[in-house]
Amino acid sequence: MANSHPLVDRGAAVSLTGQDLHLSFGDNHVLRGVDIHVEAGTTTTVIGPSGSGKSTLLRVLNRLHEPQQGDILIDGRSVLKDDPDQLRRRIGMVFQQFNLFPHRTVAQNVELGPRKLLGLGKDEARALAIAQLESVGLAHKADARPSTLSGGQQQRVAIARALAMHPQIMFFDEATSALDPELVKGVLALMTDLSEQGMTMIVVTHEMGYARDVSDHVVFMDEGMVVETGAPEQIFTDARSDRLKTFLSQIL
Ligand SMILES: Nc1ncnc2c1ncn2[C@@H]1O[C@H](COP(=O)(O)OP(=O)(O)OP(=O)(O)O)[C@@H](O)[C@H]1O
Repeated sequence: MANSHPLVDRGAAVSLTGQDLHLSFGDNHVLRGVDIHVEAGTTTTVIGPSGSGKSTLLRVLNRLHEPQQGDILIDGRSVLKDDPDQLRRRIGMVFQQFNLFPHRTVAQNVELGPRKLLGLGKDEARALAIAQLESVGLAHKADARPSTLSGGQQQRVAIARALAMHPQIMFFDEATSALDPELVKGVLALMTDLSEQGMTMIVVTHEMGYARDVSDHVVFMDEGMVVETGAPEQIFTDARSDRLKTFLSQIL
């Protein structure tokens, strides 16, 4: 993708660590002691069967759900005592559903966070939105309504919106799952650009090509636990556990 504006504009990259994370919904023990460590400026993909706890892990790591046990650290410092909003501002999230406001323009969707949460003035926020839209190749759609864009374009706007908050870390939760196959490529290319520009990222995905080719590290989850973790080559060509072998044989 030809970008005239960098995607990532931030200070030094940070690392993110989850230690022994537990979460139950009633008697459903969804996370059963998850450990994850993402080195600064690297991309970790999380793969695993449906219901294994992948989305819940992201939601615990940004404290949309408070972990019932364990710790979350950024650059080795626990953030559990901080205001959760402070943590959430450091983490940009992109979901399967783009969740753009339909009655606002594309640029207004991107401006909203910087205006409300970062206190930027109208002109400053507009300039930031245009620059960020340029970085995802969509500045020409600034004044369009989201509904006039393709799903892939809407997802790229959602990414621009997250990046406009200058996050230190990005989470992607099945960001391409709702897209028609021909639109997946553009969004994955953008995510690849972000990885290459040194964003710290966790990507929950069923796109095994992306996991294999782009990520630095792969985490395989099953039944709320990390069953196996390693470099993509190891996970995809030298799986150790039967559970990972079975999972891969079903999807590859
Ligand atoms: N808010 C919630 N309240 C109650 N149970 C929940 C909640 N969120 C998730 N769960 C349960 O937690 C378990 C794990 O769900 P989660 O969405 O994290 O799995 P997943 O691995 O992301 O699955 P998928 O690949 O299908 O998205 C499921 O049993 C789910 O029903």
